[in-house]
Amino acid sequence: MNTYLNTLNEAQKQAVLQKDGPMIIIAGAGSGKTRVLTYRIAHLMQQGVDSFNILSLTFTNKAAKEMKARIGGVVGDSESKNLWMGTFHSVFARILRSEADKLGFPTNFTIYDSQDSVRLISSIIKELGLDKERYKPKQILGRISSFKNSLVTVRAYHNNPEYLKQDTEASRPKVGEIYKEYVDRCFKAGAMDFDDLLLRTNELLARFPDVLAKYQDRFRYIMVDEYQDTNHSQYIIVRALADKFGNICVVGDDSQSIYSFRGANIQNILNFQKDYPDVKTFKLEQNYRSTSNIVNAANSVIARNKTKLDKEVWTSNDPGEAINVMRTISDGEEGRFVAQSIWENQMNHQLSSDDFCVLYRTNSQSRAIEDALRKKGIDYKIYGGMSFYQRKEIKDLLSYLRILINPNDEEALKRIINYPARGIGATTIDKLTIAANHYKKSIFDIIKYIDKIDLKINSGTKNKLQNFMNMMQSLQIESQTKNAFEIAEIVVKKTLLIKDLEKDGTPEAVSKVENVQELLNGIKDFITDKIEEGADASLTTFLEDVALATDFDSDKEENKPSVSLMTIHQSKGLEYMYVYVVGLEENLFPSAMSMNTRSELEEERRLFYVALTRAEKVAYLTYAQTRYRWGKLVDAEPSRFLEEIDDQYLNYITPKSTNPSINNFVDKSIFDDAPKGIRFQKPIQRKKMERNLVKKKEIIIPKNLKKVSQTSSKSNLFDGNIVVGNFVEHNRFGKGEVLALEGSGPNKKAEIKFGTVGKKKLLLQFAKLKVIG
Ligand SMILES: Nc1ncnc2c1ncn2[C@@H]1O[C@H](COP(=O)(O)OP(=O)(O)OP(=O)(O)O)[C@@H](O)[C@H]1O
Ligand SMILES: [Mg+2]
Repeated sequence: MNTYLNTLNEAQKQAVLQKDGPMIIIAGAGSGKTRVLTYRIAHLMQQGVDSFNILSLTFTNKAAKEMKARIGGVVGDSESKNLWMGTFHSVFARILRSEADKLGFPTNFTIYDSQDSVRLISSIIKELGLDKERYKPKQILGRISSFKNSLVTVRAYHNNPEYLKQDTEASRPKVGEIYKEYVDRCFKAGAMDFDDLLLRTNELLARFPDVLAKYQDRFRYIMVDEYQDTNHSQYIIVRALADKFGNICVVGDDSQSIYSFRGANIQNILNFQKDYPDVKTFKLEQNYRSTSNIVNAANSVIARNKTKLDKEVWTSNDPGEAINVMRTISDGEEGRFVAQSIWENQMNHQLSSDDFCVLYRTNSQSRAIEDALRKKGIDYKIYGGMSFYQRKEIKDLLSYLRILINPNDEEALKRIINYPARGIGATTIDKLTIAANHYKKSIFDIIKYIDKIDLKINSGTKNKLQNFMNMMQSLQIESQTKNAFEIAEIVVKKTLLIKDLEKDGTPEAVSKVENVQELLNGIKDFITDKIEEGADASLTTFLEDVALATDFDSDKEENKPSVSLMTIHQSKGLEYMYVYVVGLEENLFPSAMSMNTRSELEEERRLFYVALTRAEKVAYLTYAQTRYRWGKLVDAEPSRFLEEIDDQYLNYITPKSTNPSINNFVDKSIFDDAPKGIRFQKPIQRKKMERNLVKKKEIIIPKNLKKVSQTSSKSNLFDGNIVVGNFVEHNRFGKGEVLALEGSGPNKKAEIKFGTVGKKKLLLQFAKLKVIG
């Protein structure tokens, strides 16, 4: 018997040994689905199946790479190299590269990314004389994308009056025309968008029986991981390819279907059983990944979903630690807790950063976590995305701020001179650049004196340049008297930086708006810190800080151990020893945008199931009592998912709140002077409120520090009677020794040597120090 077969349980072995015919493996998280798929491929090859005849479709290319490496371990790398493995998009792009000419495309066709597609759709909308407000390019692209993924071609659209009816009801009767024009233009340009890679593959296989036969013969064994998240277009491709030999093995978990917003269809699992009446069904029930507390907790939550297939998940693993639940006062504090806890767990258990992962519902939540990790010097990587300060919308806003400090900053200026669009084109920018070089001045100066130099720029464009200059100069004047946060807020408003995005309404635009809001929150946290330290809170120091943060990003070595940060959507199929799921608050997770129907809510619950089941040993669930969202400080309530977990599996680090809302003890009048629309609180007020909360409720101390707090509760001081030689504890910097004191009254400062960050001078009135010895 082959040794790898001995590492499988009986049910897994059966699935690996089942060689021919259609089969489906439906099983819960961590039960070895991916492992079975991997060994199944290795086993097929051991049985003499040629690696060229095997196709395996994975959810990410990274998963494919890992799988290939494992198979290589069994059959040898030279053999596994020939396997066709990858995502649907990458595999079928490869096929289209050699077949696209049959469809009238050049084989070196371009692949449009979503930005290219949006640009093309925008110009079509303009050419057709349609209203951009009604026909929002990204929304139209979304609609076209869903047509393509459901195989509704332009012809199918026009043949079925139902589509026109839908679009007319949505006040966008011209969608069909845009769709046709878009497809024609892509075709003329020799370009395919992402959805075309699937749609055109379908077209290829449907129209050319010889091509279909060729790939049917080639891919005699087909495997699909994460089958629950395939869309209709993918489903049809797989069905066509497997039609001749019927050797198709799909693997999935209906409880982990989380991509319906992109057209994934959970019904594909059910359809599979109808399409192949002789299908062999395998169930894997034993979870090998997680402790029994985690498995049972996850089961207790997903049991609440009505739509699901019947299956069990159990484990023989130890109960392990209970799942830790942590409440923090604010999102900033949540980030600091996570960083501190990761650091302590690493130290206490001798772990590598690779063993840790932080999961969040929305992209913008990474900011607070990243900032806290960076402050603690813990390396991290953002999985499947960019780190916060690298994101386009963040760089745009930062560019405006950079120019206010240094108008000669050419890169920053070029970035935003026509963003948001104000009709200053590339030719104009070129003319300005040439003039700037010629006169040895900055572009900014050239624009300032645009009336005095003849650059052959027409008066309309000149006007636009002057408007831009007027805006920048008035911002510059304001920046001299305002702090970093106030000026950033004004920039966002005056430049209309997020106005367009806000109107757009697509998930990507929503995420960008959230990111911009989050940068403002970050700036606020920054000045609060600086004021607490009695240090400079100017825009210049903030930008310096960010520059260092970005440097930290570029410093990262590829393979250095680091904490993984990602959205839950990205985390499918992965596993980590320690998992932190943050932001467990109503309207954030479950998301406010997904609570309108039962099916949306059930998808959010599946997402939570995915998040929790990534953890092998220890899981932390955290939530904040207040969080800035949509520009407002909101009182957050704990997520219903926390309530849904059976209490026996939980360990409340902070006591379970009986009344989660803090409405009752926060004086709301502090918001009264906030401007309408964006209601940001003044940083100091927010900090004061946090301090009040700390006093009134309980002091938040990580579990392993509890002992310290008990012995120190009598001498618990937030300001005042500190003397040189005292040992104190700071919320973020941890424990330290007081080296010196200076000043008096509100200006009294202490110089403290912290174990974590070294020496710091802190203003006592803000520092929230506790004397611990
Ligand atoms: N029979 C087994 N003996 C020991 N470990 C196993 C066994 N089967 C699976 N595992 C381990 O359990 C973990 C989960 O396996 P795998 O990732 O294949 O599960 P999965 O069902 O694909 O999970 P998910 O639903 O999250 O994608 C992996 O670390 C895997 O190596
Ligand atoms: Mg898997």
